[in-house]
Amino acid sequence: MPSSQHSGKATNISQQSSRCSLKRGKVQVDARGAACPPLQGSALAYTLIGLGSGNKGCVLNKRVGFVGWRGMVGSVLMERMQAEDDFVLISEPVFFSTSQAGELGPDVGRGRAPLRDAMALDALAEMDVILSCQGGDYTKSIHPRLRTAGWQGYWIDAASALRMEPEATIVLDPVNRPLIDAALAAGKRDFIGGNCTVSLMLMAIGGLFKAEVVEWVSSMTYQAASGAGAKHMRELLAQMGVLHAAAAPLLADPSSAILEIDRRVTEALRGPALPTEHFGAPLAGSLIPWIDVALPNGQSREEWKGQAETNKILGISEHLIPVDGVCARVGAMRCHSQGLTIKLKRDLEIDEIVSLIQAANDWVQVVPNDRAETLRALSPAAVTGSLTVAVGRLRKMNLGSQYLCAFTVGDQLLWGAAEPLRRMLRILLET
Ligand SMILES: NC(=O)C1=CN([C@@H]2O[C@H](COP(=O)(O)OP(=O)(O)OC[C@H]3O[C@@H](n4cnc5c(N)ncnc54)[C@H](OP(=O)(O)O)[C@@H]3O)[C@@H](O)[C@H]2O)C=CC1
Ligand SMILES: N[C@@H](CC(=O)OP(=O)(O)O)C(=O)O
Repeated sequence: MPSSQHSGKATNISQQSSRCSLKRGKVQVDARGAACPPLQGSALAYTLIGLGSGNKGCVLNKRVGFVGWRGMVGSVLMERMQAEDDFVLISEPVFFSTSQAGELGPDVGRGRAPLRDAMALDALAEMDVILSCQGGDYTKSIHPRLRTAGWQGYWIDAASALRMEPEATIVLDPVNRPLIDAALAAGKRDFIGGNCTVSLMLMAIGGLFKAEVVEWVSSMTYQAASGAGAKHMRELLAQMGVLHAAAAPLLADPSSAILEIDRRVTEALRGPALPTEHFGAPLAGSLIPWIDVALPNGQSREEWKGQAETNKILGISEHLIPVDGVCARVGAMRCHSQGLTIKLKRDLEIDEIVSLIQAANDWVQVVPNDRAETLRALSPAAVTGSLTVAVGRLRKMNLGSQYLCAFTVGDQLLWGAAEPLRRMLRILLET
């Protein structure tokens, strides 16, 4: 499993770092006796320790500030970081909050310390890396002020606010690690997670993009409630409860008429007892074919991100690959699904397509195009909570031999949100 492979890697790193110690204000020597230069900027007080700058496996101790760690995306991030032993690599994890400063933060293996104020620029500026899952408003408020004040640290973010900024790199390292490495080499310091639907689509069919066989993609999405936030997940379940309650007495009687059950459910679906405060419409027993705000061209902003972010992640700035479709919210909890129509540049055999897709990364799993396998492995129920990105229903379409059909499912809180950020932090910690 990819996860255990990573755990193995983490163990090695932690063994390396256990040979090191963090010293304030002194020049350290590396494991081979060479002097390591003091760090610049916000890391002034610390020294480079471990195996020496520029060596593979060098562990650079960093102060990492976490903002938004107790939200939904942040909690998934914390779980993954603990599972992969990432905190072993961090000399000083510092937890911030916009609302709970002074209260005790989480214990990630070093005991609990008081939370720092996430609005305090001076406290944030002490960090070498800030990882935020707090949301776009926070980013827009804090990031420019930190940069204007001269902060040179790395900013890693789940929010979309900075994604399309020229200075920002959208991170999805199994797909665009060379782009990330080039950005680091060029001194770039803003690394932003992609939109969940885009990241999951690229994790699923990244092999086809890599082989440069994609002319265009149409993505019809089936997006989970979690993409809208924790309150929306609760509202979906509350709606399900109201609908079930409306039909429960008749459901208990096997001889009751199905049309009467349907009538009562429809009445409840349209009635005042159904909570719709967050979605603005029924989702349980229905769907909502609109996500995010409207743009002048008729797209929703979620649909606009498909092309804009896909091309930016792939490093394409001219002759963009067209990506478009309709984004819809459905009653899944945390897995986004997408039905893809892919126009290939040339007629490839299905076996070759499967090989390209499967070879692209350790997490994509091609599901054979048969009914039993599809029901077993290609659904939110099968994929939720795992790093697997399933892709199936692969077949040529009646539209022509260069038109490929695919269906993909992935956990939008993992590869869609937390995991690319966790891995970007890891890249910084290991470089
Ligand atoms: N939801 C998603 O699927 C995706 C979200 N994102 C981005 O991540 C951002 C955060 O999303 P999400 O994690 O869903 O946001 P949440 O609403 O779950 O959490 C955001 C913040 O709300 C505060 N908060 C207030 N009350 C609570 C509570 N009871 N439990 C936990 N936190 C609470 C916390 O900040 P504090 O400690 O400061 O009070 C927390 O960090 C989004 O704005 C978006 O930009 C990106 C990709 C996908
Ligand atoms: N908009 C996505 C979730 C999300 O937060 O996207 P973004 O990171 O692009 O704002 C959804 O609703 O499913």
